[in-house]
Amino acid sequence: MKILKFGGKSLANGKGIEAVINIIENKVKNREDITVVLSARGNATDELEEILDKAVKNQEYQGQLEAFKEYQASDFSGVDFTKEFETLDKLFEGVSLLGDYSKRIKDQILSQGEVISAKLITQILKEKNIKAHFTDSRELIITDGQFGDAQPLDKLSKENVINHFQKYNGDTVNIVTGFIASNTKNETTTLGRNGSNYTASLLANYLEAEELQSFTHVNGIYTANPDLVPEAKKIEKLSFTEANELAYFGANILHAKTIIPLIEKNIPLRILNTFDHENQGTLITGEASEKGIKSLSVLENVALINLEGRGLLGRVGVDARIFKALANKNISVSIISQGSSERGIGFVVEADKAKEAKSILEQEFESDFYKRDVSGITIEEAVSVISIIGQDLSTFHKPYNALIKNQVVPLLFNNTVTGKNVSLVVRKEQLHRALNVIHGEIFEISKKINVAIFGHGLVGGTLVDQILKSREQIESRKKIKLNIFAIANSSKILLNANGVDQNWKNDITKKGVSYTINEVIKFADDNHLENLIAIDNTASQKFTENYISLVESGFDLVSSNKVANTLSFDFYKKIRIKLEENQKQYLYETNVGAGLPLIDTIKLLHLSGENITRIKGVFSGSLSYLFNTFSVEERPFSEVLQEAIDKGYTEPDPREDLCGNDVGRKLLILARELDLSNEFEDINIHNLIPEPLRKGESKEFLEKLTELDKVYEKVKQEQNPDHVLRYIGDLWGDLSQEKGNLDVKLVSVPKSSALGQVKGSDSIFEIYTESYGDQPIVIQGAGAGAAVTARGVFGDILRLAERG
Ligand SMILES: NC(=O)C1=CN([C@@H]2O[C@H](COP(=O)(O)OP(=O)(O)OC[C@H]3O[C@@H](n4cnc5c(N)ncnc54)[C@H](O)[C@@H]3O)[C@@H](O)[C@H]2O)C=CC1
Ligand SMILES: N[C@@H](CC=O)C(=O)O
Repeated sequence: MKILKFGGKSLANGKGIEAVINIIENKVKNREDITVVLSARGNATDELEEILDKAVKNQEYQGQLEAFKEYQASDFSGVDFTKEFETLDKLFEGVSLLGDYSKRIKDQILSQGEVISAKLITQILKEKNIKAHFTDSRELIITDGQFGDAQPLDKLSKENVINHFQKYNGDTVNIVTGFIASNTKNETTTLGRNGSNYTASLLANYLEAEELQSFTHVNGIYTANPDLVPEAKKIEKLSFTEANELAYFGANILHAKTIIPLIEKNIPLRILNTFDHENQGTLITGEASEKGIKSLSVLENVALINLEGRGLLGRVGVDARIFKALANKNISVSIISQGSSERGIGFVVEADKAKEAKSILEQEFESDFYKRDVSGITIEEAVSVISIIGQDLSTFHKPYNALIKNQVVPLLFNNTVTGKNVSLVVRKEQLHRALNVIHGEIFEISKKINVAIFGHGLVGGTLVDQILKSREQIESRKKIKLNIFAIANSSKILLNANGVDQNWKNDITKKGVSYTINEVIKFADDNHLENLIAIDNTASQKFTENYISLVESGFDLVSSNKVANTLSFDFYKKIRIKLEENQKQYLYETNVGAGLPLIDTIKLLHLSGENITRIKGVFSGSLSYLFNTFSVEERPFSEVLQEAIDKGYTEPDPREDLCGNDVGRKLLILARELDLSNEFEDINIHNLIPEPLRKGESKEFLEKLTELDKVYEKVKQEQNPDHVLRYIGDLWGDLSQEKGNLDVKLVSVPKSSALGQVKGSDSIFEIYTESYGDQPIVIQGAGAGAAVTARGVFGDILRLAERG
């Protein structure tokens, strides 16, 4: 025989009922020997509890009760629920009059949900000519007298069940009420949380069933709750021991006690989806899985109680007093943490028991308060427990570090000494993010990196396209899932928690909305986005004002914009302090030499103690192109300059290149990498723009480019033979001092020299160090261009993603 158990969501009106009937009908047609155990339909149990709560407070409850009846009776005119509804009317009326109720009354009320459910399914099956028998489990399962959480008396119950099934066997399908039972005085009791599963597993045990199939609204047991962790994967098979751990730590499909009767008789349990017939579900058996499973389970609504006091130091029996006092009032404690000094003890209880627990302890420790041995008992409300099942401490640093990086600081954690489970208490508002971070880390299924891109011009736009093009490949190769949840320009933003797609340009035009940085931060928070990176692809100083808020809100930063690194040295230090405080990182490899690996090389050389004595070269890709071309071709300066602009080598305002600011910034960024504290004002810059063209809008300047032709034709002609023009940056002097010398200038160099041979838009950087002597390390290559720069920014994103 197979026991089929259906949960409340499976039995909801509409598709639910239809699906359940279909499953039973098919099994009967296939001549399978089945027994069906049912929960109450929909949210019946919760609704009855709510009505009870209103009735006891003498509030208006009748409306909700009528709605309950209407839902339960729905269109099923062939079923007579008069008895059940009258019972509910009477009981609620009594509770309302008395302003009180006992657990016994509550059990009588709640039991009606299962009775209604089983009566209904029995009748529908009968109407389909299936031999169904309504089986009231109160006649079978006999329990002790603990209302609300009764314990079955096995011997009696087993006898009843066997007798009943001898009477109703063969082609009769018994439709059994789950959850409810009766005590030896024939009073209704209930089996507590997950009671219907318990009924099903007791029947499976007594009848030595071949399998228990528990039909739910999900496809099985997942590595985490898929409603909270979209990346969660179904676990195909697990052992009873593992299931037990999951159940103990709050996996809401199972309760530990429901598994025990199955373990006893080695009966497999299959968790199935009522609504997905193809799915094989999760099979739980006595066999241990080879690798051991890992899964995350959650106790969502708990509170953390903290008892503190200097006088507790070394005192024997304090813990015993706490647990005894709580146990006397039936309050269970789930996670405990105690410092070695015994000055305090923290533990977790169910949220709705927290206040009661506090007052119980205040009574218990009244005299200790008086003697000042106990200084306070506090409740941290709205916390949740995440348990990582299958996790031992040897690799726990990985999820733990990832949590800290995502600004989730656990309030408490503990591990089981023998098993492989670690539990963490986190603030409830951070639960969603914490789960996703831990899940990504322990399963390495794919770590989701949530990216906000500010500036979608040449570089930013190319970056978005590069990411969208290669993200699948990156996910399969690196297990990194890049999700662009925001793309913004100076006025509008496109937000999508699930990530933008190839239509982003169109979408930002049509759906883009105005925004502030706080709204972006809130959006990330509201959508529980983890591993956040903000990318600055603007050239804006205004945008850099957002860096600190972003860092404080858990974003790492990547920037092609050079401004933040070249504002005052104070700001330069401030941002680094903030990064350190918030354990965030800031990468800006493209700030100097676009996609060339320059910053990292300089950083490493400097960090390793190599004395860098000078850095010199052509720092600007656009000006490199300009002078390389202009020096050897007989074309007007303005024409070549326009070409550099059109090729996307220049800054958004090309005067930033021509005036030397861009090279100056790059030089200053390198100087600061060497721990020099230079300011921008310290740079000697040769401005290439003649005085009269410096003022006004960029547009006006672009209209007057030809005015530059004469000036630079003259400069070109005045050179020595076989010389070419190069605009260079030079960092020199005693670089072990506080400040170095920074020069940006136009020079004429022999065509045959290293600088003279630079082609196209290449940059060249000569790095002189003590060990390398007169032979500098040379880094050369494309120094500008949207594609190479975007690639460099992409590299920084991946570096952050991999560092975790
Ligand atoms: N083009 C190149 O070869 C290289 C460029 N860079 C840097 O890349 C950055 C971007 O350059 P391009 O893409 O060429 O510029 P662009 O002018 O094409 O794009 C800039 C984008 O930033 C947006 N923006 C401006 N102010 C903003 C604000 N306050 N908030 C949000 N968005 C804002 C604009 O709307 C535009 O979408 C610049 O900082 C540049 O120095 C760095 C290395 C090489
Ligand atoms: N405008 C810059 C772009 C790279 O930083 C340049 O020309 O080098």
